[in-house]
Amino acid sequence: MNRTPRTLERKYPCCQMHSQEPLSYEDCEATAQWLLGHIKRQPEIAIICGSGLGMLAETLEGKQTFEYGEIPHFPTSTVPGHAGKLVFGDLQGKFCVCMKGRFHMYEGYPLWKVTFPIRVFKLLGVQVLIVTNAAGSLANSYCPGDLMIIRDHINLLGLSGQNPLLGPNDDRFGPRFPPLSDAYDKKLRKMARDISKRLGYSSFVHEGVYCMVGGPNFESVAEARFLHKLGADAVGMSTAAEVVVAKHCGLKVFGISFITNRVVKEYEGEEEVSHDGVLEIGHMRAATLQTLVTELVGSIDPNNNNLILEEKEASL
Ligand SMILES: O=P(O)(O)O[C@@H]1C[C@H](O)[C@@H](CO)O1
Ligand code: HPA
Repeated sequence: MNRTPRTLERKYPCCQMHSQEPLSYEDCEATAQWLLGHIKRQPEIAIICGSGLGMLAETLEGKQTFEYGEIPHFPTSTVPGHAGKLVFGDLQGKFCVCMKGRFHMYEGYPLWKVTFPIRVFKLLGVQVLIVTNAAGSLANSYCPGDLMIIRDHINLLGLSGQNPLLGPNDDRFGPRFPPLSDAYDKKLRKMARDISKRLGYSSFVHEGVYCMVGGPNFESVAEARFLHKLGADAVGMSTAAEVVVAKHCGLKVFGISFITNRVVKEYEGEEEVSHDGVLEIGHMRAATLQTLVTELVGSIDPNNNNLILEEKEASL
């Protein structure tokens, strides 16, 4: 049979799980160098577009798009709603890189592979990472279509020993024991709250705790009640692992969840969650998330330690 290993990997991403060692600093550098050889300048801000939220990448000006399959060492997306493209371009005058689709552990990828792009972004020169996701609400006051600025996360996988930083630590990326108590940047959260107020979004923009689970099944009622009692306001199958790696390598992080469904917490209810439902709500209300993220990017000065563009400071 005439199949290259790359084709096999693409067809069966789970083959990579046990057959490969984590990618090294040099592998990340090779990917970054390949990309730098194809793009016009270094990006300052990276944006990960969650399920059904990839349209944001289409709003970049002067776009340059790469299929994940053509980028050295990049995994490929296998989930509907995740196009599998890396898009570079200008948003509000900032040169950005958008992941139109991310990787999840339930696709069969080990967490070091799920988070590989984050380290590449760091080596490309990115300073700020914006992560978005689709999530189910546990908080009773959240409704489908609402947004949740992520104040903090519960990395359920990390707590149980599935961490992207497992294995030997390469100090060139970051320290062995990175602190996570300030994972989601305070200033960026305040900027997003102020922008929400200005846009008239306050009634549906919350701030809360995101819990990452492994998926791919949606939660049982007992699991949903357990996560809510733990202090989670929303639950999803991504993000926390990416944020761990981003903080490890010194990126500033802003995270926001798009609430696509209520997680079923009652045995008597008729509701059932589905990925199609998640995508449908994503398409219906994604414009609000796009507007908020776009305004936030416009207000960020990635090269100022304070992060806020001086001319915008007064209007916030
Ligand atoms: O990539 P995200 O976290 O937005 O995707 C969410 C979680 C699952 O992958 C999927 C469930 O519908 O959406
Ligand atoms: N649970 C887990 N992940 C999700 C959900 C959910 O209810 N909705 C979107 N992603």
